Amino acid sequence: MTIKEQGTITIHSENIFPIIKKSLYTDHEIFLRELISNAVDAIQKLKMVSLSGEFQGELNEPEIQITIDKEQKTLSITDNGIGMTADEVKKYINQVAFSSAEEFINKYKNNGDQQIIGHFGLGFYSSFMVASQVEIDTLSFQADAQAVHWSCDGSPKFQLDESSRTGRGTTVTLTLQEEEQEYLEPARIRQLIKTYCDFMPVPIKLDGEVVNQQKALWKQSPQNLTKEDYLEFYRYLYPFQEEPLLWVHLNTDYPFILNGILYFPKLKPDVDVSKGQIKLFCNQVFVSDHCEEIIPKFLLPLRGVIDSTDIPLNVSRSALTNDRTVKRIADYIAKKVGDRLKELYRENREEYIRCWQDLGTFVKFGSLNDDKFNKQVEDIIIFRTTYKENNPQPETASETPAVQVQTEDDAWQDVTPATTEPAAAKNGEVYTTLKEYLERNKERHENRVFYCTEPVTQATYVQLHKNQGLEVLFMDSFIDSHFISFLEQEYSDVKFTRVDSELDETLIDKDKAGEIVDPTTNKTRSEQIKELFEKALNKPKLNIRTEALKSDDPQGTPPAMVLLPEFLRRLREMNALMQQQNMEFPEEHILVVNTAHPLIQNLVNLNQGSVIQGEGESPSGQLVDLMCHHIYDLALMAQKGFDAEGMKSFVERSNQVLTRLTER
Ligand SMILES: Nc1ncnc2c1ncn2[C@@H]1O[C@H](COP(=O)(O)OP(=O)(O)OP(=O)(O)O)[C@@H](O)[C@H]1O
Repeated sequence: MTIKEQGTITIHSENIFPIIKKSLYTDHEIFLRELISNAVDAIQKLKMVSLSGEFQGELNEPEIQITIDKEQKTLSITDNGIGMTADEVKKYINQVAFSSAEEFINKYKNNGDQQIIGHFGLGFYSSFMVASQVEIDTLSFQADAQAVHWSCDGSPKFQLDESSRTGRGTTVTLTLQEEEQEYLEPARIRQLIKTYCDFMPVPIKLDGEVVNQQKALWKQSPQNLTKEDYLEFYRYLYPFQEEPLLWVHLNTDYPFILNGILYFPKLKPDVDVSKGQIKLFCNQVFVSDHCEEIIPKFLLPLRGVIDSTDIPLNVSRSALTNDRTVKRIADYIAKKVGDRLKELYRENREEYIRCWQDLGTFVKFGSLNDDKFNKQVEDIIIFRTTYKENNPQPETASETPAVQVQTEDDAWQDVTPATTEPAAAKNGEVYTTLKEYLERNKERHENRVFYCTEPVTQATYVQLHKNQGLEVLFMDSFIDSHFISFLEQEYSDVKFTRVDSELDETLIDKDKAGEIVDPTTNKTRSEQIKELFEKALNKPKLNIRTEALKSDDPQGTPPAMVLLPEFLRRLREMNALMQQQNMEFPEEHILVVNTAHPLIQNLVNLNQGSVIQGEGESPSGQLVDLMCHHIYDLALMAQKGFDAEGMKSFVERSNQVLTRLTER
């Protein structure tokens, strides 16, 4: 039989190739992925016919070769796969390939600007985006097959001849168009193979050298992989990055097929978390590294690979977001991530705490955004606590064993520990869950949480609580202010009080309050002190309160503190947020003067001494005034720090006070 045939491919649009080219004006490079995918398929098909016994010849080592001929301006892709007979070329190339080309055009000619993930599976005809002529030289595996040569210049006309080829398999040769000469550069081709075909399971050679690494770790069974395998793969995908904290291996084939490995990286403040870094594959072929539509938003900081043949890849990105399977896949991924975190919490608390510093924000963000995820992780959200920190707390605050009901068949419950004893990190920091905190403190302050948002500026207040055995939680990451509001909705009976917003009853020594010190006026010491400060500061909006703060050592408590009621602060914070400004510290705050502090007591004595003096303000009286200002400034400084003006007058006054004192 001799083959010599010229024909016209039956398609309905006369000249489809310019349209294809235009529709995909940014994605021309994907032709190589499509041709190499066909070559891999051809090799796998040969393996199948060999397994079924249909082919009994020598399989040879499977391989794909890419050859560049700069003089002829050709690029060819050769496989040693199944090959095609003349009839198959007519059927698969002239009919199948071209009818799908036509289908593509009908679908996209009017909306070429739609964003589509990776234009996947466009197939053989995508080669006409870059080639002015495409030739196929192929020999089928079938016994007595005759090699054939097919060529087409992009018009619907093709030519089919006999070929002198002797080796089984197929070579597709593209004569590149003038404006597509970049594909004659080995470096460019190497880069494309690395990007799209790195994990395809057949060696791909360029200039005799294998370019792709072939092994797709995510397709392997997790049981056969070691920690080092996962780390090595991470380093390969994201070179020069810090080691990941932990990872999740996804592996399911029902109700959809999904494989993948997701890593939790160390979150850096400068990383743009709205941009995904997860790579999307379809059957080991790279599709895109933007899969924001598939991954739940809060999981975007994760890295790694997902691979699924069930994600529709030739629909617009917006359609993808609404696809049912994609939604189910997103839910599945979120659930697996939650499971992994719980597993770590259960099995290695110390490691969990170490990771928490990086994962915490991400888990809280997930809880805020995804109800199901929140339910899953609510019992493993932890906060740093002052419990037992540095100095053990008094006996009264000792451990109250929690009564946690656990049912054996409920795997979700099993992360809750049997005691309320919080876990400690390597550096001695102690972490606890909210439930543990509430349970542990229910006798002292039921449904009440004391928290600190800035460990440095609020240190005095934290210390005061600690001294009295009140446990404080640190809610000091940037997401915590939202998270506290969220927790208040979730735990509607619980009141959250920032350490600097009010003084808990337990911090005040009520017995000392009513002591009368001036029999002539019948004034208590408290009243005297209040008047002293009111006169000296002369700030009508400032609410001055006098209290004796409880302490074994009054020097250990502050002489005065500034409080800003919780509701007032939040209102201000919200306003500031809406106007995108920093919160101005309101004038209507509270100044608590600690009547038990020796400094305040000395001040009263000094003031009494000054009264005896005659006309005008005595030097002692002036010093008392200065000291009141100074004490107030110190209290403000502990609460919010100073602006430039405040700092200037603080320093000036400090110098005045010191001068006065040294004069005496
Ligand atoms: N290198 C090859 N060796 C053997 N047959 C091939 C080769 N390339 C293409 N074919 C045949 O041509 C057909 C059409 O290829 P084309 O790439 O257009 O579509 P496809 O591979 O079937 O699907 P997809 O859209 O996923 O690429 C293939 O199904 C295959 O039968």
